[in-house]
Amino acid sequence: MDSIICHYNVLAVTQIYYPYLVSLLGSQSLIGVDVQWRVGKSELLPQARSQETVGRTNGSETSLQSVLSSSGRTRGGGVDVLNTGELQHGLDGWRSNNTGTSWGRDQSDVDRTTLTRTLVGNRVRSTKVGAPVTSSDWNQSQLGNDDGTSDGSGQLLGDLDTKTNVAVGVTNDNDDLHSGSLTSSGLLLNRQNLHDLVLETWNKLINDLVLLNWQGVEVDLLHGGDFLGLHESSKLGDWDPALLVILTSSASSWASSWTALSWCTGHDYKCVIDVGMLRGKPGTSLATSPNAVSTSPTNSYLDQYRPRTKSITKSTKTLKPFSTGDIKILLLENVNQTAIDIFGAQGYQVEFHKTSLGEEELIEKIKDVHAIGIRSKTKLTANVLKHAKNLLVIGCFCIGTNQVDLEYAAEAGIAVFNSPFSNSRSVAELVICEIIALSRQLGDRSMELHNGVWNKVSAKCWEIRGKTLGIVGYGHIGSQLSVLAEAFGMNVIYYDVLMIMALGTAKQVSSLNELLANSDFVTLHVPETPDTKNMISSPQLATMKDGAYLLNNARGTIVDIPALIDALKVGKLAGAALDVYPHEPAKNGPLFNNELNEWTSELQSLKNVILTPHIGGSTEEAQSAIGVEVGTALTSYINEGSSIGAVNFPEVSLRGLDLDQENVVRVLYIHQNVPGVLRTVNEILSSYNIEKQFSDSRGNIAYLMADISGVNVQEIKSLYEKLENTPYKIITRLLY
Ligand SMILES: NC(=O)c1ccc[n+]([C@@H]2O[C@H](COP(=O)([O-])OP(=O)(O)OC[C@H]3O[C@@H](n4cnc5c(N)ncnc54)[C@H](O)[C@@H]3O)[C@@H](O)[C@H]2O)c1
Ligand SMILES: O=C(O)CC[C@@H](O)C(=O)O
Repeated sequence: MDSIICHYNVLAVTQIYYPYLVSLLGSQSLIGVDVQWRVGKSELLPQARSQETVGRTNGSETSLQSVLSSSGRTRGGGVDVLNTGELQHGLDGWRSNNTGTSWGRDQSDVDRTTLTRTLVGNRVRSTKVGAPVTSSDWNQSQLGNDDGTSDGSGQLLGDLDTKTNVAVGVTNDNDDLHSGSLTSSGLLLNRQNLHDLVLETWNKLINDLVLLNWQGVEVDLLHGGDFLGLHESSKLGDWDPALLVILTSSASSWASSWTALSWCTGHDYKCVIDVGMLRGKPGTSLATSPNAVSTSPTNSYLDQYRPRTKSITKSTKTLKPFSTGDIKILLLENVNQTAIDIFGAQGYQVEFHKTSLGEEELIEKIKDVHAIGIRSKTKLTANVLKHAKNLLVIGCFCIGTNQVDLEYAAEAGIAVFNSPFSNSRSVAELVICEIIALSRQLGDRSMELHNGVWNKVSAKCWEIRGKTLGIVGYGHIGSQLSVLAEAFGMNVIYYDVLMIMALGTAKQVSSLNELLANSDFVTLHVPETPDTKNMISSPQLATMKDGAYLLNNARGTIVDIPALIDALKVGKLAGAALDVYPHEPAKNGPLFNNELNEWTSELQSLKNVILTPHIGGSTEEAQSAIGVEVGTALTSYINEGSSIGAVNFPEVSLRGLDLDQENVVRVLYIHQNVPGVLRTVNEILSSYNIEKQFSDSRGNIAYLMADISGVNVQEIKSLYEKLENTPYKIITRLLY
């Protein structure tokens, strides 16, 4: 045996096994370990939480824990040696049965026929699974077991050593391992057994240790040192880790290991692992693999946006929630994979949808989630938000936040985060492109030629050099654009409600009209607010220079489009570029029509009008960066309570707890901003030492964060209840 592949819940398992892994590293060398991000239905093994249904004892649904410790089963010790069918059965119970976008916890039991179908569907081959162990418990759907003698674990481990391709599920069960001869290729072990297995056996056989994520990229979890001291089960609460291990005896058996993984995980896991990668550093790399897709400069650039696994957990204590339980995140509108990876690494349950959802479906889905991630299409109105019973935080994976009722969210104690500048450059580049395309009538020429018409003209086609660009809104995008435009030889003027320092030789003008009257190109980069609604309408269009161009990449409501159509029709303007519209489809498809906006076909019929489907920020670079930025902000709010960067909420943060800080609880208390609340809260906290505390308010709400020490784990519940029962409380969370 020279390698081991471990798939596990990164957070929980690394917390437990880090010391063991360290001991392995110290003495030996290589395990190929594949960290499976626990994401939606792609997760390998959802945690074996006590609520999860994995078997049925005497006809009643029960949990893995209950099955394992049930007095009704016939067993000799704490380990269940499973036949492979039964292990699959168990795993099936752990795994979601739903197709589509279901939660990992949506389990139900399977009957034997379904199980057989599932096994075949999952490409299980009898040669791989071996002969089933007969179990009298099968009819009751109980897990099989080993009736071995109680002579310690040596025999079993010895037997294991002689096997190849053994699947091992590890639970957080407390029973001891009692050995028997190994009769099956499937084992279910408890944590202590794994400890024994790793420390007593495998460290003699392992040559090196590499952790890989599901993309086969090495994850440097072991150098953080963050997990030391976090291995005691008492600190894990209801985080019951599960680990699946496949042992293999030679390089050639990697393929069968992989088949076994298919069998164990179901066919829809998303990791496709290059066997060479799993074999470790000296093996095949992507670059040398004959089937490798070459990595472009863009991909290497994107590397900087890979999830910062280490920085999230680095050097401070990882806290876990007392009151919120499993964190569920609903991600809509094709939020980038970088965010999914970040949430997966935290062990959150992620439900992912490529599109936005209509109000009814949204209301249904939002009911029990703790976080929701959206882009510009999903309308989180008060009517939707009032159905969210557990919602802590909203992530707008974009710049604009006008799609969220920010005030309602704040008053419900829901923090909202966005990505204030990750796509600014992408928008600015698109605007430069549109300026040139408009002044050269590029859209029309291209369309004509697509229809076979050769139309070589220069009339009314211009260079942009020397022309004046008027930027309305000199924020992140406007100022970036200013620099690019000057590099093209344009003169830049800008108008903003704030006095903003000019970049390059740009000049701020004192009114919108002054800007309109002096610009060849007018481009809008203001947010959607009551002030900016129809900011460009007939009077403003009339003020513009004859033959000028208008560009709107901000928000659809900022331009009065019927007025723009009129100005284009009469030749007042020479062209326009629109990326945003008052109403936009919730998903891709032939949906941009008069039903959506009544003037659509009229707009489509106009010459030199570039229409794009809200793609200003839609680049790989921008979306990856946004995924990392908002994903990290949400994680930090959920895990540590930090609201720095929230757009509707007091910004509060405390430094993390040291790894060795015992019995410390972080209190997160969102409340109405009225007199006397702090006195009440501090009275409750006064029996403990307040290590640090920070409170701030914004409008009607306030947020208190405090680290208190000397708290017994048993006291946390009553502390929580006391805080929950205070007047003016909005949300209480305790992390410990
Ligand atoms: N098309 C896209 O895909 C896309 C991508 C990103 C952003 N956007 C939109 O672009 C907008 C601007 O983005 P940003 O990052 O530059 O925002 P920003 O907040 O950095 O800048 C906006 C600027 O507008 C100014 N402003 C606000 N109200 C004004 C008014 N009435 N008159 C003049 N100036 C006013 C502000 O002072 C600020 O300087 C966003 O709000 C978003 O709606 C669109
Ligand atoms: O990606 C989106 O849907 C929105 C892009 C842009 O309008 C933004 O607000 O950042």
